[in-house]
Amino acid sequence: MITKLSDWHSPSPSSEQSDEPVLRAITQLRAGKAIIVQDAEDRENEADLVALADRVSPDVVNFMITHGRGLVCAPVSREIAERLRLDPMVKGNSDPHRTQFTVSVDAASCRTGISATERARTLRALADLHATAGDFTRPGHVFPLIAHPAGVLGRAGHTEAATDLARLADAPAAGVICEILGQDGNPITGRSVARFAARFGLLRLTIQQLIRYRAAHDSALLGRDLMPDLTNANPLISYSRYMEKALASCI
Ligand SMILES: O=C(CO)[C@H](O)[C@H](O)COP(=O)(O)O
Repeated sequence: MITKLSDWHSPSPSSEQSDEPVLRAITQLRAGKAIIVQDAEDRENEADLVALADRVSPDVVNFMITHGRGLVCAPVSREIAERLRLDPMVKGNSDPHRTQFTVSVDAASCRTGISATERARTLRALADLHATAGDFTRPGHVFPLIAHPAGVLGRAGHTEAATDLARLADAPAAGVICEILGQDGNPITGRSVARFAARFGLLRLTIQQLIRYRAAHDSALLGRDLMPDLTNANPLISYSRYMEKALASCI
């Protein structure tokens, strides 16, 4: 049975060109750098800074809070959330996109948990595969988000983009994200995102590119007709058809 996304990304000549943005993103993330990930214009239309939690440095967290200026969150897989007993923040989630916020946490060794250094420590602890629930205090200053088990093929959000990219980088399925807000306090869009990326030398990736990458490589492994409907901003409906076929082919 396939358990890791990295098992799925054998090279496929037809998708070589479209693979490039994702492969370059993985290289940057593996080096401990942040990249920019944009969702669809008809979704949140947000640009988030994204990094891997297991190697995030205080400098990267400081960059996020200084120049990103959004909320520093930690997308994690359901497995991590269950092991660390990261319970939902609220009982009835009424967020417009059902972003799966859990109760906030700090690493137990933190003094207050707010500094960039202590937030980086908490983020790394979330990615530590030996960590247990007792290694965290609640509430804290880092906000874990639980990813859809099917990643961006199940939900086209930044949460899933971060955990998919972590898996593709062969890292624990835990990321760090922070929305980019402009001088006026609003999320930046369009050309402002390109300017921000150029100013700081950051790579840009869209969730659509990641969906294409995953769909191409999943299809290469499981059969040619498994592509989700990329015209659909939320690929969940086509993904359920995809999963039916994928599961049938595993039996
Ligand atoms: O709610 C959020 C956490 O600050 C952000 O909008 C962030 O982009 C993650 O949400 P999603 O996975 O829905 O894109």
